[in-house]
Amino acid sequence: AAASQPDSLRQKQAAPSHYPSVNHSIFLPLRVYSAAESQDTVFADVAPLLTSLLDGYNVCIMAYGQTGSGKTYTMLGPQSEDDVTLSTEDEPELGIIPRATEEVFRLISEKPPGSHWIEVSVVEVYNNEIFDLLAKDSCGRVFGVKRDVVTTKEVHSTIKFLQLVDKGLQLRVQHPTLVHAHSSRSHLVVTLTITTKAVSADSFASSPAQFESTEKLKHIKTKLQLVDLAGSECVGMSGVTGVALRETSFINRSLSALSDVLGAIAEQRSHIPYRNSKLTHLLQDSIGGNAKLLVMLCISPCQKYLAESLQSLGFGTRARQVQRGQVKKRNLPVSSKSK
Ligand SMILES: Nc1ncnc2c1ncn2[C@@H]1O[C@H](COP(=O)(O)OP(=O)(O)OP(=O)(O)O)[C@@H](O)[C@H]1O
Repeated sequence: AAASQPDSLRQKQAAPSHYPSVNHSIFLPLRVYSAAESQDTVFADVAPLLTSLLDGYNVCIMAYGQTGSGKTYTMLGPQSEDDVTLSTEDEPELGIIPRATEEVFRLISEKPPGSHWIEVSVVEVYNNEIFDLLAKDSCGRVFGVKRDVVTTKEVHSTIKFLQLVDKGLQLRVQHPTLVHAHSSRSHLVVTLTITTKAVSADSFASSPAQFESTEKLKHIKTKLQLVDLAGSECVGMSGVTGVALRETSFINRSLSALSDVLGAIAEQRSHIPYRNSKLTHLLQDSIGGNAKLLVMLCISPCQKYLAESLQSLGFGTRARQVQRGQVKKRNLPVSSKSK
């Protein structure tokens, strides 16, 4: 219905230099992008956040908005029903997910060789169930793993990453319960886990032989979660029935659970209801605790979608109210080269 809205607005919930760490954001300035602004411009503002990953923070970047407002375009790039392939040939149009991965590889290339590695998982949350898109074959069959056990694959290049995500996206589109050709009926969550390895300082006083036996390796894992949320919908407006109505109900419930979690963190409640939905449970590490969250709100400028736009802005307002004392960063191990 609301597909193809070239005039839609993308609103980022923070200024580039002051990302709203879940733990210490207070009314940070907004940045508003028109649809005419390039993916380059958007990503230039997003990129500085990624350095936090190597500083020991978990990071989450999510796109929120009504159906057809540009979430998938913002996170992945242009997609058509027939071709979901992410190609580096479409580089100017590529969205945040491929660009962020490339940037993480670039940051890691500046570190001592072998000191960092990246594993990827690609899942969709559909009707409050987690579908592991890397654990299925090309026909979409599951290889006997439980849905809650997520496959992770080590990747060494952006190209390999894009191949994996493409594979996942094709399964997402072919999922038999996805009834809307142009609409994502599931939340897509791409997780990059970055492991940092370093050798403790006392190892270097030893001879090589002792080094073998006394070497104390410390591994620290940080997570980047990149999320293309399913579209928030007012049922009356979309007029869905049957299976689609059930999907919409699950989508709206999980988005509302996400909003509740942000509200609970904002109010510094002792209990944060992460377990109320699979989506919030999956994102727990990157929206709470030592985490920095960036929300891209995708908003239609059409008057007829005013209710949806206000609803999205309400979500953004809640995300901006999140604050929780001082953010704690993990102490990363000191690398051998810096000693
Ligand atoms: N900034 C933009 N520039 C050019 N085209 C855009 C832009 N934003 C969105 N579009 C186009 O608008 C259409 C709808 O966008 P998209 O599929 O990203 O919406 P969505 O919010 O992910 O929808 P859904 O929730 O239904 O999956 C697509 O054809 C997309 O390529």
